Amino acid sequence: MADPAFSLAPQPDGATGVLVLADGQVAWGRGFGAVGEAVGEVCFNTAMTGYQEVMTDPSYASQIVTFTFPHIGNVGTNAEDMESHGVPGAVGCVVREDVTAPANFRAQGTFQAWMEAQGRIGISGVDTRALTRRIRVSGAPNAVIAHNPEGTFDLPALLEKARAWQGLEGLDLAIAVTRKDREEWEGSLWHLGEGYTLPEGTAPGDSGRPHVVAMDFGAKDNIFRNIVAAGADVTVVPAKTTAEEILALKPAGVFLSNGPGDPAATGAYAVPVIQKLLAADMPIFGICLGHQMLGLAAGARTTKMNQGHRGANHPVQRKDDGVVEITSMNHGFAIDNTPGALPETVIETHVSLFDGSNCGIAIAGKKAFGVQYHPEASPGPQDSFYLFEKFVGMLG
Ligand SMILES: NC(=O)CC[C@H](N)C(=O)O
Repeated sequence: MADPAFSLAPQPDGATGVLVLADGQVAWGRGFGAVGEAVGEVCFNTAMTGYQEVMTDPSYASQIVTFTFPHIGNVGTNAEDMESHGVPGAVGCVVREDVTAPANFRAQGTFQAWMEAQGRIGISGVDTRALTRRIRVSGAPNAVIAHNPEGTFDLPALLEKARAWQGLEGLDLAIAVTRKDREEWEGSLWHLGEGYTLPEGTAPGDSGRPHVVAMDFGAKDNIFRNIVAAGADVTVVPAKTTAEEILALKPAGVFLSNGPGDPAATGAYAVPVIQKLLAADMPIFGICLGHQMLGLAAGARTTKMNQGHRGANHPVQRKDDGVVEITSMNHGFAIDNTPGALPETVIETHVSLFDGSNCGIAIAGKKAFGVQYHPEASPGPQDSFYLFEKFVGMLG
């Protein structure tokens, strides 16, 4: 789309950062964080808080996040608001305003220094509304984000790199972000002033707590904390664990995590495992990528969305009672729910109020269900924590 606010403008004085889209459009700004260049798909996120969690959500691997909220970085960073450790998440971010000095009692450092330490590239001073409009109209573009304090950029080379990248479709990224080894999960929800605490009166390993095996496709830590808080013990296993290995751990139920990339590509190895777990009548709960792959295992298809859903205020409607949940989301693929596309055994339980896309399923005759959103972010009477309690309640 030819948008005058985001076009082919020449490099302005002082520009040390640039975003080069595969269609040749360029956005100039001021670089911060790591120096260098990275390729990915540009998406936008509408959350007003939680930039550190967004940047460390492994589901953003190979993506460049445009924050629509203009003031990003102004509460700094800290050691606790990490959704993952040492695995790739978003490769970079694009923000409107220059990042100011942190003003928050929890801040342990600046967003700029944190981005540099994490090897992620930022650009400020970009017209993020124009970029968001571009994505809404024409879909999420592939691009290169580059930062050079000297201000010199080889634009043709950057453009070539953006064009040469294969894109997210068909890409299995779970394999790059999954844990390499099995891990007994410890720790529960974080509370201000208390850190990570366990549910009152219980502790992992207590007899009587059901055992959940969680397949890690690039999980956000908070999801495991929620399962523990709901009353289960969690063993996290790598993405390529077999059904036999999982069943040998004698789980009461299996959790399928969120993760980056195309569910169809990841599903090439995970779907047969999920099918065996379904056949074994295992209770299963999937979130985001896990939800999508549960759908694939039951015979549904997934498709790439035009702009995806990313933010902390996405309305999702429960089909059984019409209640609307305000959810936290990050996905660019969805289970195809166009008329006739869902197999009879896949019951749609939740839909997006934005675009009617699928946001939740249950598998007929099985204790298996999935949602397309991160349920930790809906406080109040419609608190989506109920889904974790529902899952743990199914475990014998
Ligand atoms: N949050 C997620 O698990 C994302 C799932 C998948 N990679 C998507 O983009 O749709």
